[in-house]
This record gives sequence, C-alpha cells and structure tokens, in this order.
Amino acid sequence: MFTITLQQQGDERQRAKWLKLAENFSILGSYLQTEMGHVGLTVTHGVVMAQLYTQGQCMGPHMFIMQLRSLENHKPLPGITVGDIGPKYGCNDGDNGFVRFDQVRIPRDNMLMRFAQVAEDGTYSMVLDPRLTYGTMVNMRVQLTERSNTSLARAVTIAIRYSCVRRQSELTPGEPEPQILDYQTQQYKLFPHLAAAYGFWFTIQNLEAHYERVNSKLQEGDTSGLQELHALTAGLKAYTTLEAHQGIEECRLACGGHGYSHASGLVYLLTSQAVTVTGEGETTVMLLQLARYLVKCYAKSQAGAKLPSTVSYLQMVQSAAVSGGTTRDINNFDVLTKAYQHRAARLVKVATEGVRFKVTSEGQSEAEAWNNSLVSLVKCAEAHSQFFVVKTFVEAVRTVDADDSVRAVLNTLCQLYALHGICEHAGDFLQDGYLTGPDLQLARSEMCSLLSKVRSDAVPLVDAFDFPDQILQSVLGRYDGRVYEHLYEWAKKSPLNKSQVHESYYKYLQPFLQKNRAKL
Ligand SMILES: CCCCCCC/C=C/C(=O)SCCNC(=O)CCNC(=O)[C@H](O)C(C)(C)COP(=O)(O)OP(=O)(O)OC[C@H]1O[C@@H](n2cnc3c(N)ncnc32)[C@H](O)[C@@H]1OP(=O)(O)O
Ligand SMILES: Cc1cc2nc3c(=O)[nH]c(=O)nc-3n(C[C@H](O)[C@H](O)[C@H](O)COP(=O)(O)OP(=O)(O)OC[C@H]3O[C@@H](n4cnc5c(N)ncnc54)[C@H](O)[C@@H]3O)c2cc1C
Repeated sequence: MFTITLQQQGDERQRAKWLKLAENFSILGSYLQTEMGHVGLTVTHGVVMAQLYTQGQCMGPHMFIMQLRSLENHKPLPGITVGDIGPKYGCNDGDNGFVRFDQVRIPRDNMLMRFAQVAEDGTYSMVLDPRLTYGTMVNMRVQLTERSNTSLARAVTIAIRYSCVRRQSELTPGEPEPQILDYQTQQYKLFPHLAAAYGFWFTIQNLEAHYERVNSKLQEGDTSGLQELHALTAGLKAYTTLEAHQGIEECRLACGGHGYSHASGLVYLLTSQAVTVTGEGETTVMLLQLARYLVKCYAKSQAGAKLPSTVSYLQMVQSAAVSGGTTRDINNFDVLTKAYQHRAARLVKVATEGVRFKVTSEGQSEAEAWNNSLVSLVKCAEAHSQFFVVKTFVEAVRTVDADDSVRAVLNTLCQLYALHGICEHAGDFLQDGYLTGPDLQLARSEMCSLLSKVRSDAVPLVDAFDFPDQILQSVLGRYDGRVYEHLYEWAKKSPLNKSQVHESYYKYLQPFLQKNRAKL
C-alpha cells in the first residue's frame, strides 16, 4: 500500500470530471492496491488505495486517482516510475506492471470522496461506513466466482467430450476398446466437477440476488447487510475459485497426454484460472475474512442475538448425540443438508472455542491465539462456504421450473455433489460421531452408483452449457467429436513445420552429426 499526503485544493465535482474522461476512453485506468497491478505500458491513470494522512492523523486506506503518464506523449510524470513486470505464469496478455511514487503531489480533488471526504481546511468526515471503500472488491469477487464457474464448465465440457472420443484398453476381453468415459475412475474424476459446475451456477444466482439486495439498500444509506455480504463473497470467492482450479487441472490430467498440449484448451483455462485464486484476495486471506465474521456471529448468538440469514444456523449447534448415531437415508436432501450444516456449525464452534481457550486458559494474547488457531479458522470458513453451496443447490433443484426428467437429472447431480464432499471430507463428519462408519460406507457406495447414473446424461449435460467451438477453443472438446483429424491439422500449423527440414538442421544439427559420423 502507498501513503498519500493531500495537497489542499479542488472541489467535489468528481463524477462529472472523471467519468466523462473514462467513458469515452480519453484516459485508461488501473486499480493499484496490492503489489501487482494493471499499470505497465497502457494506462494513463490509476486508482491507488493508500493511507490517508490529514491534519497529522492517519485515517486509514482510501482511494485516490493518480495520473501516471502524460496525456501528450505517454511518458511517466515526474516522480513516477512505471513499467512491465515481465512474464507471468499465465495472463501474459494482461499488462501487469510496477509503479513507484517519489514525492508526488496530487490535488485534493483526486481523492474519491463518495464515502469519506476531506474539506479544504483538511477536516476529515465520513459518510456511512468506512468499509464501503472496499466495495469494489466485493463486486469483483462476485464476478470472479461467476468467471470461475464458466471456466470449470468449459473444462468439464472438453474432458467429457474427449472421454467419449478416446477409446483405450479392454474392458471386456475380446470386445472393442471402450470409450474411456465408461471407466468408473474416469467418471469419478470428472462427474463431481460436472456436478459442482451445476451447483455453483445455482449458487451464483443466489449470490448475485443477495448482492443486488444489499447494494440497493446501500444506495439508500442502509449498510446493515454489508458485513454479511462481504463474508459470504469472500468465502465463496475463495472456495469456488480454488475448486474450479483444482477441477480444471483434474480435467486436464483426465485427458492424458493430449491434456498437456495447448490444443486441448485446458492449459489456457488452467493458467487463467490460477489468477482468480490469488487475485482480488488470496484464498487463505479471504477465508480468514469469513472466519472472522463467523467467529463474531457465533459469539453474538451465544449472547442471544439474532443472526443474519446466511449464518442463522450457528444458533442451532447440535450435539452429535442428539442427531447422529444411526445409519440413515444418505441420499435424502434433508439428511445431506443437515449433515453439512452440522459440520459447519461444529467447526465454527471448535475454532471459536479454540481461540477463547488460548486466551483465557493459556494466557495468549488475542493476536497470538488467533494466529495459533488459523488452521481451524480456515477449515470452518471452508465448511461454511460448502454448506452454502449444498443448501442452495438443494433448494434450487427442489424449486427449479423444469420437467420431471430434468429435475431427476439435477437431483442426481446434487446428490453426487453432496455425497462426494462427504467422502472427501469424511473426517469432519465422523469426528464427533455425527455420521457413522456405516453412513460413510453407504455414502461411498451411493456415490459410485450415481456415477453410472450420470454417465448416460453426461454429454447432454455439458452440451447444455452451450459453449460454441469458437469459445471453447479446444481441439479435444469439439462438438463434432472429430478430434484426431483436427489434432493433425493443428499440429501442422506449428511454425516449426513450415519447411520439411528446419533451418536449425543446417545451422546446428548437420555439423554436429557430421562431426560425430567423422569420428566413426
Ligand atoms: C482476467 C482474469 C480476471 C482476474 C483479474 C484479477 C486481477 C486482480 C486484481 C486485484 O487483485 S485488485 C487488488 C485486490 N486486493 C485485495 O483483494 C486485497 C485482499 N485483502 C483484503 O481484502 C483485506 O481484507 C483488506 C481489504 C486489505 C483489509 O485488510 P485489513 O487488515 O486492513 O483490515 P481487516 O482488519 O481485515 O478488516 C477491517 C474491517 O473491514 C472489513 N472488510 C474487509 N474487507 C471488506 C470488504 N470488501 N467489504 C466490507 N468490509 C470489509 C472487515 O470485515 C473488518 O470489519 P470488522 O471485523 O472490523 O467489522
Ligand atoms: C495476474 C494478477 C493480476 C493482479 N492485478 C492486480 C491489480 O490490477 N491491482 C492490484 O491492486 N492488485 C493486483 N494483483 C495483486 C493481487 O491482489 C494480490 O497478489 C493478492 O491479493 C494476494 O496478495 P499478495 O500478493 O500480497 O500475497 P501475500 O499476502 O503475500 O500472500 C502470500 C502468502 O501469505 C499468506 N498470508 C498473507 N497474509 C496472511 C494472513 N493475514 N494470515 C495468514 N496467511 C497470510 C497467504 O495465504 C499466502 O499463502 C494481481 C495479482 C495477479 C496474480
């Protein structure tokens, strides 16, 4: 973060001034908060998040428009050093840069003053909640959740289509090689991600509606929903971006050797997904923002306060003895939702009590206790986010406007998503005896039955995402399935194939080979 000292001048007609310039592209902007921003070669201006000092006091982070380059010749302005940061893991079409400010002064007018203002005499005043300054990040986190799901859906489309084209080995001796999608392991790799893509889609509808509700209240000056929204978006951003990233990598691996080629389209998807895991708030940092909120809410509920809707379940932490102990209908949506609710509530309780115990019984400071509880805090935030997805998915398949056959397929996907999560995080559900060993055994075998149920609908389910080939950009995931002809065509386009004998042969290989042969 940067530190800005304001020069006292300017007025408040900011929107009229800046929006006019931005909207007709007279200036190009970047967001400069953390240590890698889009400022390299293109932009003329940046919105800098910096500590505001006025009348000798630090008022915390605020946003300022900084002109970085001359509008005449694009050269950096005095005191500003700006440039490109060099090649990255992905997103190399993005213009990420570095910038350094040395004794740069800006007019007071350049401070974005919607939520907090500095008067000409330096007096600071705050409108509404200072945390509104972070609002852009909330919006971007909703967008990244949406974007991640699109990327995951693209990856499963590619991998499932290719798995119907690719035939390998013998399933039944003497029979033709099966499509690799008929192998249970291939289904186990791909179908939970297909289910997640559908579950996340419904979750995003819910999240966007929640965002719109809070945002319209904010327009009226009501900030009461801000913290719940921030926590929810931070958690879902962290959870879905990472799940999508891991899902895309699994899809890539499931395509064997061709998954390693750029022709698959999966390499691009993977590297561009990686930025969503880190950008706009790194996963652990985001989960800890949510955990902070969950811990506060749990404490409030213990004191008898009513909680907002997405965390109201924390008021009902059950003991396993009340609810667990018998084998149950593990496919039932109520059973599944309650299991996830119990897991999340229990892990929030464990994390909160862990922090408290360290302070009260071990004499640790609040900060030490928090740091020594980070692993369980992250875990409870993950569990909360996954519970939100399961609950939303279940509600959506129960209420979706669809005919019975479509609803049946969605039911199967929802059960698969929830059962797969239980098998993956079995320890969380078993630890306090809420689910039992026999429950888990049943969950695993039901999950495997669901895999073969999804098999017959897998291709229509990915076709329903409706990605045209031009968007999918994948030889493996072509709608017409003509993978091998087009892999050959794709390979032929490599610049190294322009001539039958590459120029490097004459320059390096021929002399090398001739020298060796002469020694024989
Ligand atoms: C082509 C692919 C597309 C991908 C593009 C990717 C491009 C990437 C762009 C970027 O990355 S832009 C930079 C984005 N930067 C971040 O996301 C930083 C992440 N860090 C945070 O968000 C931190 O929380 C913070 C905002 C830096 C604040 O940290 P700090 O330690 O100062 O404050 P805290 O003590 O954690 O929180 C104080 C208070 O504020 C509340 N809060 C925090 N964030 C928000 C928010 N977004 N909305 C509302 N409220 C927020 C937090 O809950 C605390 O509240 P209380 O507990 O005190 O009530
Ligand atoms: C391609 C790309 C584009 C970007 N574009 C922009 C942009 O346009 N504008 C902009 O402002 N920024 C941009 N960023 C920066 C991005 O916002 C940050 O990289 C991101 O928020 C993570 O912060 P960091 O890099 O400081 O990581 P760090 O915070 O240094 O994280 C490194 C490690 O430390 C851990 N860690 C950090 N803090 C804590 C904590 N409190 N508790 C526990 N563990 C912690 C993290 O979990 C992580 O494991 C971009 C990043 C990328 C990759």
